[in-house]
Amino acid sequence: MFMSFHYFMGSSGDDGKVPTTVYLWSGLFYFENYYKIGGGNYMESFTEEQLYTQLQKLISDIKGLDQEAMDQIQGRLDSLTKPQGSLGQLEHIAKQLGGIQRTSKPIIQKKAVLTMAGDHGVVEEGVSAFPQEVTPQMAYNIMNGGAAINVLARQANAEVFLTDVGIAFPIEGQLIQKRVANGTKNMTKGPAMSRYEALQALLAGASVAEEKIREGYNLFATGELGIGNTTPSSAIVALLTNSPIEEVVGRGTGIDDEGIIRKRRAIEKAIEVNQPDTSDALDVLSKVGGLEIAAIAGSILQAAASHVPIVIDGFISTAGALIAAKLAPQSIAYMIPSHGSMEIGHRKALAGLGLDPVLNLNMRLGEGTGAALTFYFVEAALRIIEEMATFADAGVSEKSS
Ligand SMILES: O=C(O)c1ccc[n+]([C@@H]2O[C@H](COP(=O)([O-])O)[C@@H](O)[C@H]2O)c1
Ligand SMILES: Cc1cc2nc[nH]c2cc1C
Repeated sequence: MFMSFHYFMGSSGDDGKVPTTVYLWSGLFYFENYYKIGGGNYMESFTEEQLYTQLQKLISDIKGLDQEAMDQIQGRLDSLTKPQGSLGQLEHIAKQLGGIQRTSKPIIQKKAVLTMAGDHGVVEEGVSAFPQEVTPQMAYNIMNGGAAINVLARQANAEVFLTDVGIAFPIEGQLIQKRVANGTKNMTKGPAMSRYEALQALLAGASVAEEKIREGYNLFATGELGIGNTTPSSAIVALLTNSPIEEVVGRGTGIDDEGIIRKRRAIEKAIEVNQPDTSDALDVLSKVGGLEIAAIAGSILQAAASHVPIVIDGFISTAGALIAAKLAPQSIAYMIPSHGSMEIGHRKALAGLGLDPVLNLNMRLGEGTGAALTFYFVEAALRIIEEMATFADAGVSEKSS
């Protein structure tokens, strides 16, 4: 029988103590500590084959939405004091939530923004307007509550959980440690990461979502942070939506025209050097993707497998969603689109998922900002089915013809 004890040291808190949790997993006791910052990577205690089996299990756990619950909500929506369908996308979201939670009375308990951070070797090619050290600097800003995502999450009465999936060097503080590597490698020279690392990052994202679901969160926003990550995202979107590179490469943090040319060349070279197999999402992810993009895909798959809706943020998050959808097309039903990012490839990416953004605010920040704002509309959709009066209740005459 497979038996394993894992000790992985945690982000030691201010008191310097290492938290230890003990829980039952697959019928076995695991003694777990989070690994020491910059130390071992707990996913490495699994072989690539074992992680692949875990991923397949996660995918097979994702079921279709509950049609009966959706039909009941449609009936309720049509009985409410409004012309049928007049609340547009809010009606769609209300039904989707019922289908996901498998009830005609869906409820939101706690809301979490899962912000995944990682760095990118491809920054060597001059593809970003900002230097790589901005990733850890902004990670500290998020931990201190001063980033846009902190403000918008507070506005939405949601919490932000920052996870380090592979910032270029380890940092300390209030963040979830799931480091797989010190950033990806330069994808113009070979694969951004190994297939094994891609699997580790995917399942690290899934484990963050799983942990938060256990803590009672039942509405997620995806989010990310990583200087250079619009480059791998553009590569993923080009490959998975079969779009020309120039149509999906934008300015990211604000590169100039010459930077755009370098970015396109870097993506072309990465595709030429690595020859990703577009029928294999893991191949695309490992060769031209990113650790935080993998973690986003994993968090989406876990949310879907656990019947939890997940709001998809901007361009990078949607690249992660495309990977999730390629691995498990049934996961799309659990995704709620948020805003249309200014990054030019975002519309193509959303169209690849058949999703229409709820908001258009000319945003292009990431972190989970657009998704956190969309929580308002998700909760509004639920209030509609909970609180509106029916035609019968209010004594309002129904449509005459
Ligand atoms: O979410 C978006 O649509 C989005 C669009 C452009 C940039 N970003 C953010 O900017 C960073 C990536 O931009 P870049 O130019 O460094 O590739 C990364 O930290 C993202 O969170 C995010
Ligand atoms: C300042 C800054 C904040 C960010 N947040 C997400 N990506 C970012 C990129 C930059 C450059």
